[in-house]
Amino acid sequence: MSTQPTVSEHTSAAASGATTGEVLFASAAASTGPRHVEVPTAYDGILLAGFGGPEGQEDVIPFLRNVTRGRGIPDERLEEVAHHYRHFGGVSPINEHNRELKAALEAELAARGIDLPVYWGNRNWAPYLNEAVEQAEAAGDRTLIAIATSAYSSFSSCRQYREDFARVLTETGLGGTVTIDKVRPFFDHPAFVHTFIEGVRDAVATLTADGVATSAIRVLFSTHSIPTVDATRSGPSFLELGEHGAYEAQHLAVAEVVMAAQEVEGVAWNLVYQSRSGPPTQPWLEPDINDLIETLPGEGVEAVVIVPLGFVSDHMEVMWDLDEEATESAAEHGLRSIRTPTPGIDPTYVTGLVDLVLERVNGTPAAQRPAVTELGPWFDVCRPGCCENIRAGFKPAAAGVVP
Ligand SMILES: CC1=C(CCC(=O)O)c2cc3nc(cc4[nH]c(cc5[nH]c(cc1n2)c(C)c5CCC(=O)O)c(CCC(=O)O)c4C)C(CCC(=O)O)=C3C
Ligand SMILES: [Fe+2]
Repeated sequence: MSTQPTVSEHTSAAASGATTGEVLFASAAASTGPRHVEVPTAYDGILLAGFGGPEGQEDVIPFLRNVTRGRGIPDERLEEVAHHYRHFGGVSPINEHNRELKAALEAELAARGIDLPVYWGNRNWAPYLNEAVEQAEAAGDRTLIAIATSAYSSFSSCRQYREDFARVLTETGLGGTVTIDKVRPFFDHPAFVHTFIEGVRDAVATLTADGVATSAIRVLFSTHSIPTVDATRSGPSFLELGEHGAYEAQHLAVAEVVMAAQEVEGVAWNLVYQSRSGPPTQPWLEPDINDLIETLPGEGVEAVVIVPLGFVSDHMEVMWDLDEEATESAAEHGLRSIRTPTPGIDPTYVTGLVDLVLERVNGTPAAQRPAVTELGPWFDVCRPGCCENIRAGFKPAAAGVVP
C-alpha cells in the first residue's frame, strides 16, 4: 500500500498537520508518487468555488481591494480595472454565471440519481467560501469535493483556491471537522475542450463561407497572463515542462488538440495572453493579444478567431479585454474578428464536471479517466510547493499531499 495514496476522509488541515496544511493524503509521501486517488471516497457534498465579482457600483472598489490585497497592483491599474466594471454598471456577470452553474449541476446530479448537495462560495465576493463551508457543516456535510471555476495549473488558477480553502477552514474553526479535496485541473477533460473545438469550427466555417482563405485566418488562443515567476513554478517541480511550466504547457497542449480536431487544414494559430497587471518592471507571459494582432496584417491575415481558452464563462476578462479591447485592436488593423464561446453552462461541460466528481467518488483508475492531451489526466492531489507563489511567500493549502 505504500505507493497508493490513502484518503483520510475526516481529517483536515488543522487536525493533521497545521504546520504545512499539506495534509490530506497521508501516505502519498514521495513527490513523484501516484497522481490519483484510486480509492473510492464517500463525499458528502460539492463545494463550487468561484472567483466572485461585484454586483453594483458600490461593490467595485471593495471587491478590487479583496482581489488585490497584498499583491502590489499599482493604483493606476486598479482605477483602470474599476472603469471596466463601471462601464457595465458595476456588475460582473460572474456571480450570475455561478448561480446558473450551481442550478445546472444540481439538475444534472438529480437526473443521474446522485445525492450530493452543491454549496457555492467565492474567493473574493459574497457569497464567500466561509458561508458555503459553514452551511455544509451545519447540514452535516463534512467531506467536501471542490470544483473550482478554473481549469489550469498555476498560483492564480489552482493554488490560490487551495490556499483559500485552508484559510477558510482556519477562519471558521472547522479545520478539525471539514475536509476539502479538489477535482483535478480539468484543462484537458474532453467536456471542457469540446466548447473550444466547436467554437473554432463554427468561426472558421463562417469565415470561409464568406470567402476568406484559410491562409488568411489566424486563430488566437487567449488566456490570462501571469508573472513569469508564477508560470515557471506552476505544476510539480519534478515534471520537465519548459521555462513557463505547466501553465503554458497545458494551454499549448489544449490548443494543439483543438486545432487537430478541425477538418479544415492550413489555419495557423498562436497562444496569446491578456489582462496583464502588476508593475511594468515585472515580467509577465507574452505576447499580449493586442500586440500580436498588430503584426498580423503584415503576414497577410484578414480575420482572427479569438478563443477564450483560459476561461470558463463570459466574465469581465472576456467581456472587456476580448470583446472590447482585442476586438477594437483587430478592427483598427483592418481585421475581421470572431470571439468563440466559453463553456458557461453548456450541457456537455456540466456533465463533465459531474464526471470529475464521480471519478473521485468511485476511485476510478487513471487509465479510465478521460483526458485529451498527453499531459493528463492531471493530479488529484497537488504536491508540496506545487504552483507556489514566491512573490507572496508560503501559505498553507488544502487538497494536497504531505511533504
Ligand atoms: C490565471 C488567472 C485567472 C484565470 C483562472 C480563474 O478564473 O480563476 C484569473 C481570473 C479572473 N480574474 C478576475 C479579476 C481580477 N484579477 C486580477 C488580478 C490578477 N489575476 C491574475 C490571474 C488570473 N485571473 C493575476 C496573476 C492577477 C494579479 C494579481 C496577482 O499578482 O496575483 C484583478 C486585480 C486587478 C488586475 O490586476 O486586473 C481582478 C479584478 C476575475 C473576475 C472577473 C469578473 O469579475 O467578471 C477572474 C475570473
Ligand atoms: Fe485575475
